[in-house]
Amino acid sequence: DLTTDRTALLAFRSAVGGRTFIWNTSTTSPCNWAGIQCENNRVTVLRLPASALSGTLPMNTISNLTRLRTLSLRLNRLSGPLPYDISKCVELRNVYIQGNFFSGPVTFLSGLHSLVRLNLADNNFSGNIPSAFNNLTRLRTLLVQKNQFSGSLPELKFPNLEQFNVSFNKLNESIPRSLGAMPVSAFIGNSLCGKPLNVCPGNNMTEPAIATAGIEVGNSSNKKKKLSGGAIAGIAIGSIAVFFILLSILFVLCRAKSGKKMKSFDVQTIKKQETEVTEEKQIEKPENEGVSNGNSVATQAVLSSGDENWVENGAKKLVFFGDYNKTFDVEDLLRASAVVLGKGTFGTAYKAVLEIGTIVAVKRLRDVTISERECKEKIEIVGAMNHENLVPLRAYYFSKEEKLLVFDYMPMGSLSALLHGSKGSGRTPLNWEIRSSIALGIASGIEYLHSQVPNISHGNIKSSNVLLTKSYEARVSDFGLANLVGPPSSPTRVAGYRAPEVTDPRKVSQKADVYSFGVLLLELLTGKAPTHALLNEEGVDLPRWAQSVVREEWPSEVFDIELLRYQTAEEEMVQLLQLAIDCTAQYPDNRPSMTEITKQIEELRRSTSHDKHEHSDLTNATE
Ligand SMILES: Nc1ncnc2c1ncn2[C@@H]1O[C@H](COP(=O)(O)OP(=O)(O)OP(=O)(O)O)[C@@H](O)[C@H]1O
Repeated sequence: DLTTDRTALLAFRSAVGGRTFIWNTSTTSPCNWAGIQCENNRVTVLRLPASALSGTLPMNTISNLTRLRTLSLRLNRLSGPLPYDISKCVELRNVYIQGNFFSGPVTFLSGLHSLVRLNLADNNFSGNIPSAFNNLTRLRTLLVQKNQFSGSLPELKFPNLEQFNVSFNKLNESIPRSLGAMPVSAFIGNSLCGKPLNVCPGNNMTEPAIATAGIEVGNSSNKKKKLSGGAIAGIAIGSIAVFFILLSILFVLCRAKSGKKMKSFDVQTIKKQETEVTEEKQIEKPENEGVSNGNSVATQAVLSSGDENWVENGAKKLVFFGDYNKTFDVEDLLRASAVVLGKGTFGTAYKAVLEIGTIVAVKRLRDVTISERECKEKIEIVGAMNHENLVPLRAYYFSKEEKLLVFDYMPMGSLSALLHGSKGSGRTPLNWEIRSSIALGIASGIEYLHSQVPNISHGNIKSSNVLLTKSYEARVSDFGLANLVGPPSSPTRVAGYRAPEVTDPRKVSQKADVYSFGVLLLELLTGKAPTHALLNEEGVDLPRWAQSVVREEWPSEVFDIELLRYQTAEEEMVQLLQLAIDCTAQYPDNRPSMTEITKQIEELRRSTSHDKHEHSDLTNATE
């Protein structure tokens, strides 16, 4: 059983992924394929995605799999009629066979009452879209675009339908009322008419609409024809007037703003900025304490430490690392205007804008419990780290009263804010390509860390410690700081990322980092924030939830709704999900190393981009 036998599943995956899989028509049981061992023929998931399978399938094999729940043959080169024998697999919930050359009518669905997802897109299926689809009352996805289906669309009523697409077929006549609420894109490339496309001939004087890719343009130009000259002139004058009003408002605003800029130390502006940042951060870190007033880093320090000698302490020097451009000293830093970014386990982080224009992130460590020498040694180790996926520590300042760390400022903020920040505020959802490259970046950063000093670990891997550059490259932050300060007084968000064997947050291992990384992967895939019972927050224990869903059902149930549109990447997502589950194994020894993880992510990204190319080449060739 591939869903419970991990070894068999891994063997099967690597065989298929590595393209060494040979379809042997003489074998009748998939348990014999690629050396897989299984008992009682109880295969529930059969996935042969994006591999080099071609020709027709020996379908008697599949029809033997009467416990099959998922059949995925996407992006192969299979052809011929899809044998109706799968109608014996009455437990089938998911059928993904898009991107092949299957042809002939669809006659294999009648008994599949459990079907939830049906994706037949990008094939050569023909004939009518059967009204027998209506028996599939649990259907949530019906994708049959880019086939040769003809005739009229039957009245289809699916109470739970979420995704529907019949575009680019040879369908004609009117769209049934039950489908009128679907988007235009679901119907284009046919000769259909009626809502949401143009009105059908006979219903009014407009011409029958030929649904083409340019349907929306066609529609609007038709409508425009009906507008009188006066109306058009009115609209044009109105638009110009609105444009000029907006322009004037913009001009006034710009002038007002530049007026403020002249007084570079306008406290109100800083305060306002800070409030905005604070609000933003509070979404991410509700446990943040109230942040202090906007002001310079120095003033912040004096305010909170009550240290009258702060400026004298400033006589000490900033210690820079590597060949970083030493264009500022500690006085510049202390004079810089500062905005609180957030309060973390080790202290408060500020964004500091230096007078010379450089922007840096400054972390004020609090509760440093170790000796100065030891502390400096540890900071020196952090400063020596040099990897494109780590936030570089540029300098530090150490005095009895103040310990400051100066990092590069990461303009896009944290992954946590991007994934869970308020969705209505113009936040662009992270697409799949970015998410998988972030996953790879984080893995590479941690792998580098683990390779630098024997047994070194990060100890605090979580999405708020992954910062992003303008081009969304991931940079891991907060490494090497775990041993500088005392334990947090209250449970923090890190609890949801903590491996079960970790009882003292300061005693972590590389395998505990792997666990936290696994949770982070799950967060990227599901869009859900991990939480812990201790925090009494709403949320999910991500590893347990993901494992249970994968055991029970098909993993696509788990993915972030924002990822559902990337159907061609589902295979990659499933593989990453599997990796996340491996990383969050209960026993540390069962977790892969960061080196293995990085390799796997690189491979799965490479193989899918290769498959995409191969498949689009193939599609182009056949078109
Ligand atoms: N170099 C940086 N560039 C931009 N923003 C940063 C930088 N470093 C930290 N931040 C932001 O400042 C906030 C506080 O960061 P900090 O690392 O102090 O705490 P945390 O990551 O929230 O919690 P913890 O200390 O437990 O890791 C976070 O929201 C983070 O996104």
